[in-house]
Amino acid sequence: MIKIENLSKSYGDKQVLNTIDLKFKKGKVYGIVGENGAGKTTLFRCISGLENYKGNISYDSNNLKDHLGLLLTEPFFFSKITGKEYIQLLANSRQIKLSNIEDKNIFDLPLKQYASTYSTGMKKKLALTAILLQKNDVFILDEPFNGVDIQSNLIITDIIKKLKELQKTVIISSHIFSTLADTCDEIFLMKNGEIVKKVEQIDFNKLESEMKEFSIENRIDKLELK
Ligand SMILES: Nc1ncnc2c1ncn2[C@@H]1O[C@H](COP(=O)(O)OP(=O)(O)OP(=O)(O)O)[C@@H](O)[C@H]1O
Repeated sequence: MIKIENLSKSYGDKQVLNTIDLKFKKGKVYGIVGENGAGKTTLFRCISGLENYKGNISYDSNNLKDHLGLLLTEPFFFSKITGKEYIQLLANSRQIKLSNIEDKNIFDLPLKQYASTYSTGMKKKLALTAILLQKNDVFILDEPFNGVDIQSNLIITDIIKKLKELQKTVIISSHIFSTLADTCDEIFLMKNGEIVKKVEQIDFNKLESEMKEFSIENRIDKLELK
């Protein structure tokens, strides 16, 4: 279990995460929703050890970094590394020997091409393939559906369901509520760096209508469109 206690994060004077307490269990899929700037990516970066923070994040008695697959919203690749080399590099970092990488290329990516020249969606699919082949126990997926074609979105949804079956821990952020509702056991609503709601599967519909009311009401009228 990943246990987050009293987590706070500031950039300069600006507090971005405010005393967050969360638990993520094995075999569960969690969704994080919230407006742009609510703090979702910062939360993920703190959990992944990419940022310093106040508070405590623990993963049983293990080092989370050795078991974590992190998919960033915009994965970064060095300029002269092919898709295949990238997958190999990540596998090597976990001492995993991969044979027939081409057979595992479920998104039909051009593996001989430099990854830095891939399209946005292709980059995301390459980064996802690489962390899946690392056989991680925990997956943090920051907007995995964004910028990815419809067929791949269906594949990613099925992958998440499979990871749950395999007793992995999966944490996803998304602005597409339906995909979260389809895969998550629990959804957390973030607002201004705080977790303001924890919603179980049975109440997902209520959360969606509450969010719609909150964010749409009267806003469009302000544009005085004619
Ligand atoms: N490196 C940084 N330096 C200063 N402020 C930052 C930095 N990174 C993020 N922020 C600020 O932290 C806040 C939370 O950003 P974050 O990217 O975590 O939000 P988010 O919920 O992931 O948003 P989105 O839905 O747009 O991806 C924002 O106000 C953002 O401007």
